[in-house]
Parts: sequence; structure tokens; C-alpha cells
Amino acid sequence: MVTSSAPGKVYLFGEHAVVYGEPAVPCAIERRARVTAEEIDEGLVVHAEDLKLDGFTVEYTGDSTDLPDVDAAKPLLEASMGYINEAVTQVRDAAGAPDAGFEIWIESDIPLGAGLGSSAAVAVAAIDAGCRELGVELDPEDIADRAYQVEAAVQDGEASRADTFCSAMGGAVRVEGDDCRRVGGVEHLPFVIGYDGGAGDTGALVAGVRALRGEYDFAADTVGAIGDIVREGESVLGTGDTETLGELMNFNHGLLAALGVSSRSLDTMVWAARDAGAVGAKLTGAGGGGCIVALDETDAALTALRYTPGCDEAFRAALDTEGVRAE
Ligand SMILES: Nc1ncnc2c1ncn2[C@@H]1O[C@H](COP(=O)(O)OP(=O)(O)O)[C@@H](O)[C@H]1O
Ligand SMILES: C[C@@](O)(CCOP(=O)(O)O)CC(=O)O
Ligand SMILES: [Mg+2]
Repeated sequence: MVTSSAPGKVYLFGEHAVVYGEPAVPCAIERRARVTAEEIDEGLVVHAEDLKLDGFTVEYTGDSTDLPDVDAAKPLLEASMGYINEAVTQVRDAAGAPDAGFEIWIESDIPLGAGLGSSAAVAVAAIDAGCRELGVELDPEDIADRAYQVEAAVQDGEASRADTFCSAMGGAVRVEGDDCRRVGGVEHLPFVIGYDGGAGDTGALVAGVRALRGEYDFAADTVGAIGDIVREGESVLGTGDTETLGELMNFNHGLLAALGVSSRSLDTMVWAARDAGAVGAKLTGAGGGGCIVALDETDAALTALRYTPGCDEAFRAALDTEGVRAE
């Protein structure tokens, strides 16, 4: 039996636009998903106690014909099981063991569906644990690539390599299409996270941006302008110029809001952090609900968020320079 863990992430810049080939800079954070895998004779048994669907805790056998006995919509359950099912498919493929059976336990500090990349962290940790259990060591780039295949399969092709590459490698990364690399020289960023307790539907939000982009040239230009922000941001990343990073994050949030992926609670948390003196604040990930990320060296934004109606939880999340690892 082996356990692997992988970090969640925040987007400093570039979510959504990265789906259309613009660059993005996600940063791994010290909140992890841990996956334990044990080889069994056949089939797949998954214990995912954090996976709450409308209040149910799900423990399922990973055969989609054998859905757990809970009162939740079948597509929702199938999508939820999809990340682990697809990760196991990748493990069997990598190990050349199409019939390998697994019992899998998932435990995670990353809120689900909130823009902190829980799906990528679970996929990355599951692939690493499953492969090591079968005696196969993949390097982090291969794990990232296979975890991307998982997200692409579950999200009907609507996924970038950003979350999975970031979770596998750790630190700050830059992703532009298939070109994925680590960004050197970034050791510390004073991230503060505000979480509204909710979640966004990544697939629907991506589809909404795709539709707007098709309908209006200025929406396509907005996506391109997010790419310009990323290119500008890269030039100051690692220089210690937090003020400029913050200003660019604020601009990025405005453009994401224009594309329709913010929400009242995300905007409220963004303004609470800014009013408290954060140098910048934006939503992170797909949006619609979930988390914002602010930059603040002091405790002011953290404290303000804790007193902000609609903010369920606020916490610091240090940059995690380590990606996937054996536990
Ligand atoms: N702890 C967990 N246990 C099982 N599945 C998880 C866990 N965390 C995340 N997932 C899977 O990832 C999905 C959320 O991914 P997604 O909608 O992309 O949001 P995000 O990646 O921003 O958290 C969940 O619905 C579930 O399928
Ligand atoms: C909207 C998007 O750019 C980021 C989604 O991030 P998250 O799953 O909400 O953490 C989609 C993607 O890059 O796959
Ligand atoms: Mg995700």
C-alpha cells in the first residue's frame, strides 16, 4: 500500500484564457490531496469521504454501472467518479497492466470545485500512488501529462494543462498550450484565500466564455487582453515587485468579470481584501463561486475576509515549491 500527495493551486493570472492558447501562471499552494492505493485482485473500490454531493458522503466501487446508492443525479455522480476512474485507466496503461485491481482512499485539504484545483491534485496523486503500487516510477512531467488526459476526458476536452502541470511540478509554472515550464526564482508570494463555501461548474463556465468569445469580437479581444496581462506579469514575477503583480491581478479580475465568470460573493470578497489593503485580489480558477486569491503580507485582508458576510473561510496558503511526492 502506498500514499502520494499533490498540491492544489491558485491562478496568479490567466485562467479561462489559457483554454484558448493564451499563457497562464498558476502557483501551487500548501494544501494537498493525499491518495492511497493498494493493489487488489480485480476491480476498483474507492473511498472518497470528502466527496460530498448535496450532503452525501460517497463510498463507491469505481465501476460506473455500480453507482453508489445515494439520491444524487447520475451525471453528477459519474462526473465525480470520473477523475479516479480515468486516473486508474492511466495507471493501468502506464504499467501495462490492464486488469490491475485497486482499492483507493482519497483524503484532501482542498475544497472541491472552488478554483483551487482539487480535481488536478487528486488525479496527479492517484496516478503517482497507483503507479508506484505497481512498481512503476513516472517522472513528474509524465504524471502531469497523464493527469491532463484525465481532466480532458472528464471535462469533455475542455481543460488546459495548467492545473495538472502545476500540481505535478509545484511552485509557479507557466503554461501556454502544450508548452509547460516551471518559473524559476519565485520562492514566496503572500497569498490569502477567501472561500465562499460554494463551487462553480467548471464545464458550464468554460462553455459560457466559449460562447461569448464566438458571439462578440470584443469578448475574444478580452481573452487576448488576459494573455497580455500574463505576459506583462511574467516580466515582474520574481523581481519582488508585488505592487505591479497586484495591479495586474486586479485588472485580470475585471476582465474575468466582464466574461461573466465572477459572482456577487467573489466580487464582495475581492473588494473586502482590496479595501483592507491587499495589493491585489482576483477570483481563482473557473469562478462562478468558490475562492478568491489576494496578495497581502499583513494580516489585514485575512482579518477583513473573516468578517465579510458571504466569506465562509479565509486562510493563508503559502506557495508550495514541491509538487507530487510520496508520503
Ligand atoms: N477529495 C476528493 N475526493 C474525491 N474526488 C474529488 C476530491 N476532490 C476533488 N475531487 C473531484 O474533483 C471534482 C472537482 O473538480 P473541479 O470542478 O475541476 O474543481 P476544482 O478543481 O477547482 O476543485 C469533484 O467533483 C470530484 O470529482
Ligand atoms: C477555467 C480553467 O482555466 C481553470 C479551471 O480551474 P479549476 O478547476 O476551477 O481549479 C479551465 C482549465 O484551464 O482547464
Ligand atoms: Mg479542476
